[in-house]
Formats: sequence, C-alpha cells, structure tokens
Amino acid sequence: MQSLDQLYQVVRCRQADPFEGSYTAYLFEEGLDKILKKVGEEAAEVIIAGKNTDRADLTGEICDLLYHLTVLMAEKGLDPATIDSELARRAEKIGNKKPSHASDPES
Ligand SMILES: N=c1c2ncn([C@@H]3O[C@H](COP(=O)(O)OP(=O)(O)OP(=O)(O)O)[C@@H](O)[C@H]3O)c2ncn1[C@@H]1O[C@H](COP(=O)(O)O)[C@@H](O)[C@H]1O
Repeated sequence: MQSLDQLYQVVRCRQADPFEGSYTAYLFEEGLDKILKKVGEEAAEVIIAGKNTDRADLTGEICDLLYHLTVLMAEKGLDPATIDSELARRAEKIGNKKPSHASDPES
C-alpha cells in the first residue's frame, strides 16, 4: 500500500537523487512548465474518464493526476503537511458555518 505521503517521499528522493530511467527525475529535469503541462493533460484525462462508466479507468486517471500534482508540490516546495493544514482549516471554517440542523457524518 502507498499513501500520498509515501508517494511524496519517493518523489522527494528522486528530486534530491535523480537517476537515469526515473520518470520523476525526468520531470524535474524538464522543469516547471513541463510539470504544469502534465498536470493539465492529466486533469483533462480525469474529466474525460469521469464522463464514462469505467471506474477502473477513472481510478487510473485520478492516480496519474495525483502523482503529477505531487511532483508539482515538490517542485514548488510544498509538502503534504501544508495541504493537510489547509484542509483542516477549511473543515473548521466550513464546519463552523454548518446550520445546526445539518446532519453530522461523525455521529
Ligand atoms: N505514481 C507514479 C506515476 N504515475 C504515472 N507515472 C508515469 O507518468 C507517465 C505519464 O504517461 P504519459 O503517457 O502521459 O506521458 P509520457 O508520454 O510517458 O511522457 P511525456 O513525454 O508526456 O512526459 C508514465 O510514464 C507513467 O509511468 C508515474 N511515474 C511514477 N510514479 C511513482 O513514482 C515512483 C518513482 O518512479 P520513477 O521516478 O519512475 O522511479 C514510482 O514508484 C511510483 O510510485
């Protein structure tokens, strides 16, 4: 099993210690514009797969997008803890706005 955090650690290793044949190292070598182009392409592929009924295909496209987003995060010096913090901040903010009659998924 591989979590997004573990994927991020592998990506950071490739960034710090690139080697021939690593696709991740190739993306860092090509630079930000290439990484952004791949994020755009993969996002478009998620949209197309999302319109279809094949959930395995959609799963694969989402994984491709998450991988390329992870490379973008590393390229820009963001780490998963930063994303987690922002998600937690939003959960608290939006949670605070929730009307009292809204059902609580925790209960
Ligand atoms: N999760 C991924 C992952 N998802 C997708 N890809 C690669 O992303 C590429 C996208 O395919 P495309 O056809 O869109 O692109 P392409 O034509 O091959 O390449 P471009 O010319 O467009 O750049 C493929 O080569 C996939 O293998 C990934 N490559 C690596 N990882 C993870 O990164 C780790 C390190 O991989 P390396 O850097 O290759 O050692 C692996 O163990 C995986 O966990």
